[in-house]
Amino acid sequence: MFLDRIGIDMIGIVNEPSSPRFAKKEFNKMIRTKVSRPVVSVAINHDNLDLKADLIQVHRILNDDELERLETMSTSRFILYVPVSEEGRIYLRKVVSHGFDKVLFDSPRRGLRTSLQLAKELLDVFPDAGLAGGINPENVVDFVSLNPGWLDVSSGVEEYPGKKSRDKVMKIKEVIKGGV
Ligand SMILES: O=C(O)c1ccccc1NCC(=O)[C@H](O)[C@H](O)COP(=O)(O)O
Repeated sequence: MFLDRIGIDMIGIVNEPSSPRFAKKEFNKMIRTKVSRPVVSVAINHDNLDLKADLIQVHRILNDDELERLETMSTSRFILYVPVSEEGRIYLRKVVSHGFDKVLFDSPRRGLRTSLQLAKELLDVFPDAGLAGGINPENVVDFVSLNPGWLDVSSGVEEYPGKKSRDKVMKIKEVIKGGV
């Protein structure tokens, strides 16, 4: 499959019904048979998460009770969204204190580009975190320069919401592999 051939590390599938990128959990199961990379179920509400996915990305700030509830599960399977903001700086300390080791630094609001300066400051605290938030072929070099653990790209490689562009994905890959 194309995604395997271009060397992606993970494939995120948005299982949040309100999203223009929404895919049912059954789609996750089908994709898992087609790609060798981990499949990440992405959602805001816990009930929409596919707990059978390889990794689970909870895309909102969680309260203490929710963090404690997830902590009783396998924390290593969760990717926790941390907004690149002052609130996120404080929340990150909570996430780390609960033993989560996979974090995604992302824009505080969908559609808004992540502040690179603030992202750098958060990466100084948690260097292995993923980085996201408005990444596209034109600006990906700026995000790569922060040397995050990984990049999460979605709307910036689309022809329209929900339709990924193979060409844009390839452009991103060329930049990341140093083909700029
Ligand atoms: O994409 C959505 O519509 C969405 C809806 C609900 C929760 C998460 C959602 N997307 C998450 C992502 O696409 C990525 O994890 C990340 O935010 C990168 O997004 P983008 O800024 O569009 O590249």
